[in-house]
Amino acid sequence: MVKNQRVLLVVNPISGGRDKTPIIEHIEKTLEERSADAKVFLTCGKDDKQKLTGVIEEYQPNRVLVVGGDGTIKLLAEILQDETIPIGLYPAGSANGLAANLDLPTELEELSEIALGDHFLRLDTISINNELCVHISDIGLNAALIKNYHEGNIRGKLGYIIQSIPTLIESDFPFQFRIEKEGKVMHRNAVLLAIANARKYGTGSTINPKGRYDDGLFEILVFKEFNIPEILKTFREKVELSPDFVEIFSASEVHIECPRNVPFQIDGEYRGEIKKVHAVISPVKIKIAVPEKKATY
Ligand SMILES: Nc1ncnc2c1ncn2[C@@H]1O[C@H](COP(=O)(O)OP(=O)(O)OP(=O)(O)O)[C@@H](O)[C@H]1O
Repeated sequence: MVKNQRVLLVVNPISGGRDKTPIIEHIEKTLEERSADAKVFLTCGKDDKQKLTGVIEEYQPNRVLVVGGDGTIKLLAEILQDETIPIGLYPAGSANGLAANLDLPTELEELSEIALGDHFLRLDTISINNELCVHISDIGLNAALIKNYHEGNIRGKLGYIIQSIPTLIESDFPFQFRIEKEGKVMHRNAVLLAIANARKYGTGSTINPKGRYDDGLFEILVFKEFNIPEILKTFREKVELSPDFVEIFSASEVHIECPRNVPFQIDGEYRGEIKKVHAVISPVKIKIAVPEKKATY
């Protein structure tokens, strides 16, 4: 439990299109009541890694609280690189994929109990084309949607909804994938191929029902068709997806190749069009404060 400690708040002011002032004020008040020292770092979207690394070295926090989306959590994983400093989450992004998987509450008091508490999960990370991924990366239709979302003006879930129809119309799917895993090669046509550390997308859609964060593996999900009834099934609590809709493989390393350029995203950040992806479980593990029922240590 955080008391008499140094706590760094890393706040993304633009994520999810929401004003973060009420969250920051709540956290500052909570920390004051616990005689803890608070420092706020606002990301600016440019050189954040370098600036935040400097702040962490100087301030030496005992805990870091993230007020933002998955991109901000990923930024911290890249900086911290290990389990020395636990991370508490205040989901405030547009989709909050990681938070959706950790069953975090929405009420601020309850979030603080968890974020400042003593129940933790050791989170695997995946190195994808030499960049860390904490949640889900994908190649294909969803990455095209993220590209259009970032080019549009509307943040938050509404922004994704508005972009979904033009993305479907414009996208040139299915895409062809060559997948090489443990020396075996498979060829698949798919609307999207995901590399998932998590079970759900931030929308709540469960795409990887057996996925675990801490098993040293990730899943490769090959979505073979744009099937609306199967997509709707992913929003149920207990999901059994047809193998004609999605094929799932666990792996610790995979090489993927596409004959033509395909849109690609990591943790909700669009990374352009690519022809090759190399994903491998990274040695970086991070320590996340979670509800007791989700904790592993
Ligand atoms: N002040 C800022 N102005 C513009 N962009 C910013 C700023 N701070 C951070 N960013 C950018 O925001 C992105 C990270 O966003 P984050 O994941 O926190 O929220 P989100 O995209 O709304 O949420 P989600 O990942 O849940 O969809 C990064 O691309 C980062 O460079």
